Amino acid sequence: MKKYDVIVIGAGSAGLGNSGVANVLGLKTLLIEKDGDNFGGDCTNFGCVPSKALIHIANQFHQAKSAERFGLKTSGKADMGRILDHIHQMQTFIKDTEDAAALRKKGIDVVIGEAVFDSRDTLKVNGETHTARIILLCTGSSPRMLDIEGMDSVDVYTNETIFFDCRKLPENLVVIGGGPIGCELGQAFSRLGSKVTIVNRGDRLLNKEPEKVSEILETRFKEEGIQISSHAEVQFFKDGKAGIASKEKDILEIPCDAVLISAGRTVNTKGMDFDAAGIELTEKGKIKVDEYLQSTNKKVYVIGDAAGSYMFSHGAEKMVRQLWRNLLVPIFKKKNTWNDLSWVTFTDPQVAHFGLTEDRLQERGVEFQRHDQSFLHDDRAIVEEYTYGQMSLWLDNSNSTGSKKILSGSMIAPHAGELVQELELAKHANIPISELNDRVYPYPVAARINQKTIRGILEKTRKLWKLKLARMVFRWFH
Ligand SMILES: Cc1cc2nc3c(=O)[nH]c(=O)nc-3n(C[C@H](O)[C@H](O)[C@H](O)COP(=O)(O)OP(=O)(O)OC[C@H]3O[C@@H](n4cnc5c(N)ncnc54)[C@H](O)[C@@H]3O)c2cc1C
Ligand SMILES: NC(=O)c1ccc[n+]([C@@H]2O[C@H](COP(=O)([O-])OP(=O)(O)OC[C@H]3O[C@@H](n4cnc5c(N)ncnc54)[C@H](O)[C@@H]3O)[C@@H](O)[C@H]2O)c1
Repeated sequence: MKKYDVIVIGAGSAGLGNSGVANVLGLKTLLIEKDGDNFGGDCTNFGCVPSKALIHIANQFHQAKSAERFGLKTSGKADMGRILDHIHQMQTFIKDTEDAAALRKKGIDVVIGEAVFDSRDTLKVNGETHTARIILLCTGSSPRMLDIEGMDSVDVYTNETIFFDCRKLPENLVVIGGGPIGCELGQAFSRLGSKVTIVNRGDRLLNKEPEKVSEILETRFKEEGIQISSHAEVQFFKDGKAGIASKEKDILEIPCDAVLISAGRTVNTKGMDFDAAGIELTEKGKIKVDEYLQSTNKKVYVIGDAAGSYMFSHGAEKMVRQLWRNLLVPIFKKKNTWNDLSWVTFTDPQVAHFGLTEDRLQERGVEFQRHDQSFLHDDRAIVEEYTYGQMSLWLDNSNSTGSKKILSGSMIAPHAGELVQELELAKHANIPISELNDRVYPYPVAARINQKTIRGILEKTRKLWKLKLARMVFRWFH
């Protein structure tokens, strides 16, 4: 039996992060990954990287078509074969630094094979047994599959297959699910030329965002020709059609030659013999994880998508930091909180959020003031045609106006993900909002909307006596 300080199972965002930290600390580390061709896990191979590359290409198509109103002529169809080859090339650049050979070079022991628990602290892989002081379960998640009548009559894709098998642009693509995957990929395929219908069981797209954001996104999508069926599910596929059942209407049949299933995720738990390790699951089939990321077996920690909460690459990164902070300073352990989490959905317009959502602030009894800012009179938004943009900030309710701190923020606008970064820094560093007001922003950077929002907040509460005093001072000296 081989003995290690740390065994990491899974070489996705969480596993690569954990094995990297353990290795830098000089700990004897084993990384086990079952898929030798796809180090980097979902993010590099089936998620963030290929989706963002596809979105980048689709946006170029959209921009070119938008310029037709100024005389440009475009023709031709998206060549999915060439698009996918290009995406794979981008992935290869990224994968070069994170494959088994590169990791072994850094001093990490890497085994390609499926890890199965043998006891509370031993694992078997390829017939060999390994043990460690701690085991880090970084085994990720998979698309939640649906079983719909007649599904074998259409091309069925998930995020695990669409970037490889979809070498011909679907004419009529049905996207099941109105979450981040459905919205990002649905819009990308629509911009490439597919007729896209998003069928969403929920009442609105991106239901974790404020309602106004979903409303703006839906309007933009519809303007681009994307159909949206809310409160709806696909009941069957038959004769090149999808039958959609919704609350409002009888079964609606629409043309469909391909379907993308993006209806949520399932935590990977199968085939690992958790019983042998004493790792318990919840009723919903997730791994039981406490606020210190420990499973019911105290030697086994769960990081990344496998922990079953927010599923983001940077969410995994955040958990890695918290885990190692607690492992190295075990007397004052920190609980896993999501106060600092942010996310961006890379639709056009982008949807960005940072800090706790309004619901969560309320649940925790945090008193706040909310400020909404429209982009209607923002010069940059006017010239670049995104006056539909919207920003909301949640501020603490205790400090006086200029000293208020940002608790959370939400924005929908092109590049919203980049624009909110300075606000997020202000939140993170506890910087009072007056500091943002004091800055001089080059005209007309898009980030001036941040200052405009802060200025609006300050102006709302400007005291009349201060203006009166200023007037008196002016008249006294001049
Ligand atoms: C289409 C799509 C787009 C996304 N876009 C973004 C984005 O823009 N930004 C963002 O932050 N997040 C995005 N995400 C989410 C992000 O990809 C995931 O949150 C992240 O990849 C999770 O990393 P992980 O390490 O927890 O799991 P994974 O990346 O799934 O890694 C788990 C690894 O464990 C291995 N494994 C599983 N079981 C075993 C076993 N028994 N033995 C050995 N190995 C095993 C798997 O083969 C896999 O390599 C996206 C996801 C999808 C699907
Ligand atoms: N930019 C990003 O950061 C990014 C991008 C893509 C994915 N992700 C991550 O991946 C996770 C998974 O994304 P997702 O979009 O698959 O899941 P999701 O859980 O966020 O959304 C699933 C959607 O599918 C709908 N749905 C469920 N079952 C359905 C059914 N039978 N018929 C019709 N609709 C149904 C739900 O109402 C929901 O709107 C996200 O939560 C996110 O954490 C992040």
